[in-house]
Amino acid sequence: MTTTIMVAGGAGYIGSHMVQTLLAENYDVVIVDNLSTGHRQAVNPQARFYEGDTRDRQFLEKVFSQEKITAVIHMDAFSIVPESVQEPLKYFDNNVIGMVTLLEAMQKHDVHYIIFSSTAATFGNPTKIPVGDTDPQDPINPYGESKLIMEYMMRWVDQAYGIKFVALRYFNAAGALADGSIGEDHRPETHLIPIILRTAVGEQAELKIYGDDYQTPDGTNIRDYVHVMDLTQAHLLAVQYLQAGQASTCFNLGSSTGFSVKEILQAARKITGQPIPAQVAPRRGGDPDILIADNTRAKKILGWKPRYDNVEDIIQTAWNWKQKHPQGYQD
Ligand SMILES: NC(=O)c1ccc[n+]([C@@H]2O[C@H](COP(=O)([O-])OP(=O)(O)OC[C@H]3O[C@@H](n4cnc5c(N)ncnc54)[C@H](O)[C@@H]3O)[C@@H](O)[C@H]2O)c1
Ligand SMILES: O=c1ccn([C@@H]2O[C@H](COP(=O)(O)OP(=O)(O)O[C@H]3O[C@H](CO)[C@@H](O)[C@H](O)[C@H]3O)[C@@H](O)[C@H]2O)c(=O)[nH]1
Repeated sequence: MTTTIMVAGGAGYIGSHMVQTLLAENYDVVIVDNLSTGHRQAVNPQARFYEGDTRDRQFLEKVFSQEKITAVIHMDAFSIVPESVQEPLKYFDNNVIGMVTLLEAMQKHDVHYIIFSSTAATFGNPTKIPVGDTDPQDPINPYGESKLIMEYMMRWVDQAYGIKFVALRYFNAAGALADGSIGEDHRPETHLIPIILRTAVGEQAELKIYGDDYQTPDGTNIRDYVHVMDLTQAHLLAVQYLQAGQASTCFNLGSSTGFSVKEILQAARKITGQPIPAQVAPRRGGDPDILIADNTRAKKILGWKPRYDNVEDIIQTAWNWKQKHPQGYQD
């Protein structure tokens, strides 16, 4: 029997890669997306696409009535940290209310499993590095807070209605499908690697390095870059974990290796063969010095085996996408 999975946010960066992985594994896929930050061109034609908003009860009723969904992969959210600080209610409205209506629809239509895109931002300034799955969570921006609230909501909903969840807290998602056919296209783009590649092709005059006075060896922030296709594999394993009757839980997903902004820049210069001018600029605000995941539990319990363990390979896939789609999606 085929298993039908709903990918909410399936027209987005990580969502479009998720759909690709599910289809390659012969799952039947339903995409729900309002295209607020996603792209019509990123919608895989082999999936059934419902254009609409997860806060819209009537819309969700239609989708859940027409489709026999086994599990929901929840990736639909706003996720720009500085914007969340300026417009917190926009974030609580989209992220938290969207989760309320989705869980309501799941309860009504007897859907028992949800895999949720959570984030390292739920930890705020972590108390230790690497960050473990059960370390204290204390977000320092509304985006991270909205995601932590969503984790808590799923716990209570599991207790009340038995909807089982796996929350996957990604560290820095990066890279693209290796053939460069889909990739990262946020507007505005705030993420380091796509901005560096944009600078490599001359779309931007120079990279601004946001601060070189952090408590790290070269003074720039250290992050844990994890390949988007490795993230999608973890979701697949999480669906199987829940289908096997295991308990709800949360995992940190990263490569367990950290790279500074300057190290990423150096690696990108090597991959692209371009000089990529850079200038140190003031701190951006809200950036923790170091974020590195402890991925031991995800490896042990889910059996997750990240395939990309070299940051240059990750950047190479992002570069493949950039070269094939210099202007991103054309929609
Ligand atoms: N990119 C990262 O490094 C990163 C790290 C940690 C967590 N995450 C989380 O992963 C998820 C995906 O991130 P992304 O980088 O692919 O973002 P994205 O903006 O590319 O994708 C989000 C998708 O959700 C859709 N969407 C948003 N609100 C919606 C709504 N109310 N109804 C229907 N569709 C809606 C958007 O149109 C978009 O297609 C997000 O939940 C984000 O918080 C991302
Ligand atoms: O033009 C730029 C852009 C970024 N950076 C720095 O590069 C690092 C990485 O920044 P970015 O790519 O924006 O990622 P993060 O701010 O670390 O946040 C990402 O990773 C988090 C988890 O680690 C997730 O919660 C967020 O959703 C996701 O956007 C940070 O030190 C930034 O200060 C620069 O120096 N210049």
